[in-house]
Amino acid sequence: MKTINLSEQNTVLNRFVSELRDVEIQKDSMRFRRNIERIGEIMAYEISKTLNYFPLETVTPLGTSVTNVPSDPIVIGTILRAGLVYHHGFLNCFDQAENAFVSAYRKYRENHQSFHVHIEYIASPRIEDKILILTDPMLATGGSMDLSYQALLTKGQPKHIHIATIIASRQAIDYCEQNFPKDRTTIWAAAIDPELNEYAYIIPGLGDAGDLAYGEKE
Ligand SMILES: O=P(O)(O)OC[C@H]1O[C@H](OP(=O)(O)OP(=O)(O)O)[C@H](O)[C@@H]1O
Ligand SMILES: O=c1cc[nH]c(=O)[nH]1
Ligand SMILES: [Mg+2]
Repeated sequence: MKTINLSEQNTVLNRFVSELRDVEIQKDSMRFRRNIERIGEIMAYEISKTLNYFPLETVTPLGTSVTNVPSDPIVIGTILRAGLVYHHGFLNCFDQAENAFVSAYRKYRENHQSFHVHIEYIASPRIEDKILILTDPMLATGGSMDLSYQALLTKGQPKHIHIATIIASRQAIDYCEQNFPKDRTTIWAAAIDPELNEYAYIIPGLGDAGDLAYGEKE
């Protein structure tokens, strides 16, 4: 399995990630959402370099042109709710992709220290033999990603799985490397942070991505 940490390269992506983390800039939720979306666009472009291509002949007003274009069928699978704008970033790039949505959220127990992840909703096309891009901006324990993937397996076996995230914890990367098919999974992270706190939030991370994008929930 390959894990690609895009923060190891000096690109403008790093500025978008630092804006997402910045407690002052976060107050502008429209900018927060747009930064997530544009990281999705950039990551989709990076993933596009790994796809299969075929030569497409195009008729122009003055002749014909042959261009290599992606041939793989793609399904973008997103975990609600923080994944919503991230999904759109991917869809801006892979505009012909099919789309899958899974709702997964943490339900905290009384002590607010432990939680379990609830999956309540899944809407997905068949994913058999397709490229499945699983998008969620935060990968903390890896539990939501794993449970969402298991739910999507009811729709077939994908040819390749790309786990796309913005901030991952080292622990979640290790977890996904253990629990996803080693021969056909690639993990893409815009940054990998060292630890989780006692509430399983990523440190330093950025806080609660869903709340920052869409507001607090009851
Ligand atoms: O790797 P994990 O430990 O499972 O944590 C990561 C999950 O937590 C966040 O969602 P959250 O449960 O906060 O739901 P929300 O998007 O509705 O805010 C995030 O978007 C991931 O789905
Ligand atoms: O750090 C974290 C962990 C889970 N969900 C988030 O939004 N942030
Ligand atoms: Mg949240």
